[in-house]
Amino acid sequence: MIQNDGFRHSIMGLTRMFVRVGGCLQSLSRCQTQKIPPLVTGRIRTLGEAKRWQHTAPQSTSCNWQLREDCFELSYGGLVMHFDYVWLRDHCRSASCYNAKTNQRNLDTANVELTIRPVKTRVDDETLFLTWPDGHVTRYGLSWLAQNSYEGQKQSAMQPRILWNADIYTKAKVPSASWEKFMSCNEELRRFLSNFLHYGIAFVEDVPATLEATEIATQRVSLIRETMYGRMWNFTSDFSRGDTAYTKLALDRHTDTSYFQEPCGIQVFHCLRHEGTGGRTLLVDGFYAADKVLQQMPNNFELLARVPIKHEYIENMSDHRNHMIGIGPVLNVYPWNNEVYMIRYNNYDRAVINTIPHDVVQRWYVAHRHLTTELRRPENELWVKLKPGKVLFIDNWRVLHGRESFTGLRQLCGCYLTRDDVLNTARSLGLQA
Ligand SMILES: C[N+](C)(C)CCCC[C@H](N)C(=O)O
Ligand SMILES: O=C(O)CCC(=O)C(=O)O
Ligand SMILES: [Fe+2]
Repeated sequence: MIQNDGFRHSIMGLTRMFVRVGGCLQSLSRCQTQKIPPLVTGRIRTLGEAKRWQHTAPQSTSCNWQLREDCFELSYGGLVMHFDYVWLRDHCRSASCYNAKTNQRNLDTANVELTIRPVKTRVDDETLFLTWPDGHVTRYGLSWLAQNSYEGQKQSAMQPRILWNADIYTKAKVPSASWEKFMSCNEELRRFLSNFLHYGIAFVEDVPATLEATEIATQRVSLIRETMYGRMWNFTSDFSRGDTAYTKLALDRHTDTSYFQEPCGIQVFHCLRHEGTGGRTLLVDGFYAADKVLQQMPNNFELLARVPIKHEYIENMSDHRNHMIGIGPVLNVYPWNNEVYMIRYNNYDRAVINTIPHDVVQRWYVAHRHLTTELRRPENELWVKLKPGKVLFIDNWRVLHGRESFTGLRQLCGCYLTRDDVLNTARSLGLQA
């Protein structure tokens, strides 16, 4: 069972949190925090043992705290938070416990008594002081605790996103980056990455129509992830590899490398040449579709998030022999807030389902059909014709791609990027990623 029903979804920049209240999904805007009843010192709570609440200033309701049997309870900034005592000892940021130069823990956690409790506790202004049995003193800024609390994480998205259908994306008029500025100006790169993080797709225009220039553009963002398809690839419909991508056939929406234990994070496409008809690229926001499933049938969402399935790539060509297997659910969600962070959806490469009993299989197919229905709604389809000069970056953990069948010579180059390095670049430019 999914433990909590909070699932974040953002449309048009407004982050909304869905919480289950009395069996129905209600949405709370992010800035409306929980109303906390004012607490006074010595108030006896009706549930459980009597608890003594303390606060920093007699009239203040901004910070209340109490030492509970099993945790330190802090009410601060509109949030009630609970901190385990071992956690509080383990995260001590004193010079002997934590190296602020390397941002690494010095403390040997294995030496901390699991039943440890502070012998003295005090809150001054914005700081919590804990004295441990051996005399060591730990201090925490209250806002640091709020930022790093489970309750705080539960309420905020790891990655703010704008979920889209064709209309939302088109109306947003997201600008493409321009090659020269993209290569020379960090602000342009930051804007490009911000768009990429919010929408899961982003374009760079006016790129020279060569594989080399495409490589240079991608290296502005990240390291290239080499796979059995090569580092940079340049392919046509010559069936040089044992995969439908190397034909002129239409390809339904899918994510790539679903058969990797860690599917490639980002895919880059640059169409260097097309002399013929068709061949448009299809893009669909998988998270938008997943959110619809969650809203309409939470049980379907849960099945897709809980049931692991396999994807497989078996290639038996004279020059290329590969056998890849990737195992994982269709929707990967963070368990503390139900935020989807990766969708694995490729009906071509989905392997035999043999890891779940038949009654679950039946329910899984219902859930999969539901997601497919959402993914196939025409209003969710964004169609673009890739042209020489226009490089497309796709978040392969979120946005599905496909293509229309085509005629004539069509040459597409590109590569995969390592996701960690894309996010690293984004963070270094001050973006939340
Ligand atoms: C992009 N490139 C042409 C190199 C590879 C295509 C991989 C196709 C595969 N069926 C998948 O979806 O992963
Ligand atoms: O030919 C295309 O536009 C894309 C084919 C594809 O799905 C892929 O290469 O991953
Ligand atoms: Fe693909």
